[in-house]
Amino acid sequence: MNWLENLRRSFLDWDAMAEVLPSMISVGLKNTLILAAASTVLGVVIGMALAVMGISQSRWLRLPARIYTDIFRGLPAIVTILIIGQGFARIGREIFGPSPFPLGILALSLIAGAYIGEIFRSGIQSVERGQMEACRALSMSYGQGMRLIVIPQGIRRVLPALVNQFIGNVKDSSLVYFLGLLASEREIFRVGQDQAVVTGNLSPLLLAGVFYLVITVPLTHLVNYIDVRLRLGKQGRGTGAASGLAEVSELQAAAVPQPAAKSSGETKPRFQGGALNIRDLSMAYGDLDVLKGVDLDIAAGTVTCIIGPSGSGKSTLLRCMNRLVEPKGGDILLDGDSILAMKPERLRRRVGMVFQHFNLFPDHTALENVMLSLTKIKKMPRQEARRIAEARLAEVGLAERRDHRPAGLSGGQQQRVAIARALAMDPELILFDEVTSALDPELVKGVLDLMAALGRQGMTMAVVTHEMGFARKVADQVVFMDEGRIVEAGCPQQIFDNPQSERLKRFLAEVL
Ligand SMILES: Nc1ncnc2c1ncn2[C@@H]1O[C@H](COP(=O)(O)OP(=O)(O)OP(=O)(O)O)[C@@H](O)[C@H]1O
Repeated sequence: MNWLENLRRSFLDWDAMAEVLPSMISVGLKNTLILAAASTVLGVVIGMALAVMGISQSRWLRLPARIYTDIFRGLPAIVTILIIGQGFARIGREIFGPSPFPLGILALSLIAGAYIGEIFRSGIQSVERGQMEACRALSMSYGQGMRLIVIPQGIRRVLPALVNQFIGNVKDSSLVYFLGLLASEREIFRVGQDQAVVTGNLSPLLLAGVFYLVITVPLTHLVNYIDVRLRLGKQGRGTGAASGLAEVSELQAAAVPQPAAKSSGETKPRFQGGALNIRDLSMAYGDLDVLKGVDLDIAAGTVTCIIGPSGSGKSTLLRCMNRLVEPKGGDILLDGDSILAMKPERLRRRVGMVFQHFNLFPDHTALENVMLSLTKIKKMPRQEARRIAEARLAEVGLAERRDHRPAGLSGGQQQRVAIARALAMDPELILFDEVTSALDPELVKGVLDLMAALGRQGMTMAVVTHEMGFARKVADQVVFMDEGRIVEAGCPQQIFDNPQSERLKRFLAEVL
């Protein structure tokens, strides 16, 4: 049992540990935390700049970011620390005085920046494209969309990786001792090592190891907790409606005013819809001509359903109407004004859009989703924005669920929040892009009923849809597209009961 005793004396010399404990805390722990925290903060600043450069459109920004990352990620940490700490020692002395501590922080930050830049870049790029599209459709500029939605979402996703980086910095801070720190600047490892030399055993180093674990292990658990919390929010109030039937009753209880059918002319329409005139519109993705001379008139306060086979250009036509894509030729007039002559952000204040995949902002509650563009784009005071958002949510039957995040709502409920979000901006025209295609069948009815109610209230609507029943019942005009052209347009009876072209007949035979 001699070896066991040797082991104990080497690692478990309690006296040696007790002796070094005070300086381990007051000097080592303090300096390790300063080194790790300062280099993480500075690394985040560097990393943020690298990430923005790395996803920029400009090659001249991407290239230096790439070179920086390759160098500082590729070099062993100790090489960077020695090059910076010793290579720049003279300049360092002039700026910071005799201590190598600031240069140590700088070296750790440069290394951390390279990793953090990559973490941020992948985080930002992992945010779905639809999020930026939703921002633009709500008339945010690219910069606003990035700042308000995409970057915060990206950062939340990379939070665990950032904490890992901090843990890495805690460990790498032990390398700074190679720069010959002053006694008062020693970090955990150096304090342990110095004492190990004095006592002649490894117990102080074991204690140093324990200190590292005491910092890093709780952090890992903390970040997991934060991650779950950020993802799900403060829910705990149950999730979305259990069934489509529940959703229908939710809508029946909604505050949406239901005027008599438009044709009866008994009720004054609630919305002042705008008119749209499309003239000889063409659009191409690179060499692929997608729209080939489209002419279409959408009268104010009417519902136009656009139907046609997949790939015929329906969504692209819709996206031209709020310039999410730019036409190649032709023109679109909104109440007589060319939308191509307007600033896209101004146009999108007048034209709302609802997407197939909802594109709600996942880190915001239903209420915040609806409020965001009111406070940020229309610059309304929060109180007023809140009042409007609550009213719109009540109209779509979701007053009770305003504090839920999208993850806690059913697809149908999410889509109704998206409609409330579009309505809140008081648009003259709303574009609906296959908004029920991603929904379970029993949830479709609630959303379609809501759209029909909006149509009856005089909202101008352009609806790309595969729901032929809805088009027949609700549309004032149905447009059949094929291969980038409008093949037939007319009232629902004409299109569904008396199709003229072979292509429309074939299409109807397949879908009805
Ligand atoms: N971002 C894009 N880049 C390149 N090509 C695209 C892009 N978006 C669409 N296309 C192509 O443009 C054509 C028209 O697409 P669009 O989405 O407008 O059709 P659609 O009639 O709405 O079809 P679906 O009902 O399947 O959505 C298709 O051939 C499609 O592959």
